[in-house]
Amino acid sequence: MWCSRVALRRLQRVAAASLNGTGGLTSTMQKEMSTLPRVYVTRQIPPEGLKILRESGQVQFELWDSDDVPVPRKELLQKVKGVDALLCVLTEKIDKEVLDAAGPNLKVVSTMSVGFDHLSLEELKKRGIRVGYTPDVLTDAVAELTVALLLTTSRRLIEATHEAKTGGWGTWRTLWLCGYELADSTVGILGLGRIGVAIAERLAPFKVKKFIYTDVAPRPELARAINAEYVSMDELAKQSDFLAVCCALTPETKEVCNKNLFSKMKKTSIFINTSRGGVVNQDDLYEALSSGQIAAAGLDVTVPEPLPTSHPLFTLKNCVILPHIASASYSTRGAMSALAANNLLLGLRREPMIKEIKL
Ligand SMILES: O=C(O)[C@H](O)CO
Repeated sequence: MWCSRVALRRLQRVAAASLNGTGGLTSTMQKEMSTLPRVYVTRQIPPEGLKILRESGQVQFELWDSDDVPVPRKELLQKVKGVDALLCVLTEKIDKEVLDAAGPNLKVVSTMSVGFDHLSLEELKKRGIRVGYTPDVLTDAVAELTVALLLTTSRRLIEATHEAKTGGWGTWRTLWLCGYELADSTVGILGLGRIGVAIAERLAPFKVKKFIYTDVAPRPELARAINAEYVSMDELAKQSDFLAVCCALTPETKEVCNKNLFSKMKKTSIFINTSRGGVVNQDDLYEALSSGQIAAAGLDVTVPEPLPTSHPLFTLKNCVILPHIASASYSTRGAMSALAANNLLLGLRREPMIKEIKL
């Protein structure tokens, strides 16, 4: 450990004192704090993580003190200079330019996200920088939101509330606002991981007939838990009544949901994406939705984010678009914040992180 226990306890007292607003740091204490490793936090993250950093007595940190506006690139490049660690969120591209600006002191990047397509892993690896991320703690929240989005889309809830509010609700009609139900359906999962399994577990009680999935290779252990069958991408497209995209965005999965996939799907099928917008070719999706090639889509993620309000997808009644909120529950965001902070501190101490990306 790089800091003695006595010093650590003293710094914890210092941090607690300043946290409580009691202030009164002696100049020696201030000097001690200024020798601690420097951390830049690119967003005002939930208090759980900030508290861990503050009370650790292990680091000094500066943060971009806003949750509403991401740190401007110029400011980021300036602030990272000479830092030992960086705690970021998914809106910051941590690439060669940022890493060069940070310089050789940077040892740890900790992202408060499960997705890491905003991190240039190759550049991080080249520099021997360790990378933490926040899987698992958000699985339940993301699965829950995926189910909510799926039902909202398949049962046309946004259209229905709009009709009720705006006078479109006439007499009870036999086929008005009919949608598609999960009972007796086939649900396909593109990219079977923890989140895909959690979605299937939640959908099973709706009497789904069959779960199928595709991935780079079969994942028998995960599949067994939900009794899912491994199929080819073509079969996934052809058989799925509901297709949920759960894969990470990589060069291999970029726009893998395109004309080719949509053209093989049933006209009655529902497409749901809560992973990354880059997995979908949005022009092809627009075409598939507007031509009736597929029934509807529910998207929590798009390219770009935010999706401009003038985007053609917003004109479609059969497309439900959410502003990337899958993990947005208070408890999950708090847990993500705490995990990101703990990963960072462990990384700086050269100890195994709780969740680390093996580069
Ligand atoms: O990658 C992630 O963590 C999600 O997309 C946002 O919570």
